Amino acid sequence: MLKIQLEEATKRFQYEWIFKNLNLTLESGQSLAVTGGNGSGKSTLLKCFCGAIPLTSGKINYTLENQSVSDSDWFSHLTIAAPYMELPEEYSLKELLEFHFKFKTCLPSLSISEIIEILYLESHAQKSISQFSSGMKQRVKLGLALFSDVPLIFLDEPTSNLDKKGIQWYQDLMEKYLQDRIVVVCSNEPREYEFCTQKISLEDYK
Ligand SMILES: Nc1ncnc2c1ncn2[C@@H]1O[C@H](COP(=O)(O)OP(=O)(O)OP(=O)(O)O)[C@@H](O)[C@H]1O
Repeated sequence: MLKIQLEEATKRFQYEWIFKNLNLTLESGQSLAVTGGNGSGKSTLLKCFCGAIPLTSGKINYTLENQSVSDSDWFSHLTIAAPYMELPEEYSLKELLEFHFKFKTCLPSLSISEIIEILYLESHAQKSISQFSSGMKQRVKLGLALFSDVPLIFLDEPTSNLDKKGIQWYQDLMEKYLQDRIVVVCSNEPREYEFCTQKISLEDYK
């Protein structure tokens, strides 16, 4: 069981308050939608959540099976799919998946070839990522995040670059693979976060 607690979490860049005094608790099986207009701080909160940048004040506590997890270890328990994260373009899809799953354990029920099939990329397994369309890259990012056996998943604008069929694919995937994990979705599109059990708007924390 994973638990995340934000206590009076506050972030400021120079003179700009991004969010102030944010308190919330998330436990395994729960999911959070973070909404807010462009530039309201969704991606910033996500980066704080995963320890990539520090809070200005307040605290984020991670506990796994009632044991506190240190900031430097958060990374091994989470995955992120976000538009600003690059994929290694020189790898083929198969090489990328093999590389990724050397660092993160794959969900026990899945093999690399099954993942390629779920991504609808069977005929592109040997093609280099640099030759993938933006929608294909987005499916790969979501696959890397969802099919890793981690208790915490962060998704920033998860259906960006996906067409109608891709959006339906994302929604089906979330239904099937969320399992007992915590998922945080930064988005302004209800279709991306309809399944979430909690929702906050960053405009309420200025
Ligand atoms: N490293 C940084 N230094 C200074 N300001 C920053 C930095 N990163 C982000 N900001 C500012 O923080 C604010 C929030 O940006 P952020 O990217 O978190 O918003 P967002 O809600 O994710 O936006 P969008 O919906 O457009 O993706 C913006 O005003 C941005 O310019």
